Amino acid sequence: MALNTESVVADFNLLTGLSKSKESTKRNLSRMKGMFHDDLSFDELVNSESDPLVYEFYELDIPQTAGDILFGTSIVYPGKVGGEYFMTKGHFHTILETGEVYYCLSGDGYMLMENPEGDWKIEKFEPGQAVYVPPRYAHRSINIGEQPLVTFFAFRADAGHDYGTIETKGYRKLVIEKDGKPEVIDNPKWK
Ligand SMILES: O=P(O)(O)OC[C@H]1O[C@](O)(CO)[C@@H](O)[C@@H]1O
Ligand SMILES: [Fe+2]
Repeated sequence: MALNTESVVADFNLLTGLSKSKESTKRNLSRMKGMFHDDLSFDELVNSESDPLVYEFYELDIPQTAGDILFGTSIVYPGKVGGEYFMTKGHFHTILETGEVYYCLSGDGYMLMENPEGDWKIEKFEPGQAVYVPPRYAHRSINIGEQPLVTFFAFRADAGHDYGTIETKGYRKLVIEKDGKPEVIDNPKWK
């Protein structure tokens, strides 16, 4: 197989995570129907606040072949839906045996992980902290702060994304604000 020979350069602002030269993929709240536990608050926010931007990320133009590495930044904005913090959809990789590394550039949050066997883990994101997501674990970034949560990620380029499992089953756990602090609770909607 012919290997990729193209080098890639990208600029990512340390505070905002944004690039001046690349186009991001944006996920507004309406793209996350059913993912937050409180459907009523979800509908209200989508309709009343003109569908806020929950997160955006960069998918660079790197071949998705074995031996290549996909990398970019992911930016989760501050906000809540019925007490549940703004977060990414979360996904397994199609090649389930894929690890991924995230390095927090700015903001305050968590990486929530779970595997098909039902084990789950949560790790703190704060600037300078790297989190390793082990193979077989779905992963979701959660912003518990007042500023954007900015992380840099890298994983094998041929891993693919499996969104269907999370979209149909949900996550076992969710993170909500209680008495001004984040708390991990069982997801009442988990199937
Ligand atoms: O795939 P989600 O959960 O929508 O979140 C997107 C993030 O995950 C990644 O796929 C990396 O795992 C990035 O492309 C992006 O930062
Ligand atoms: Fe991933």
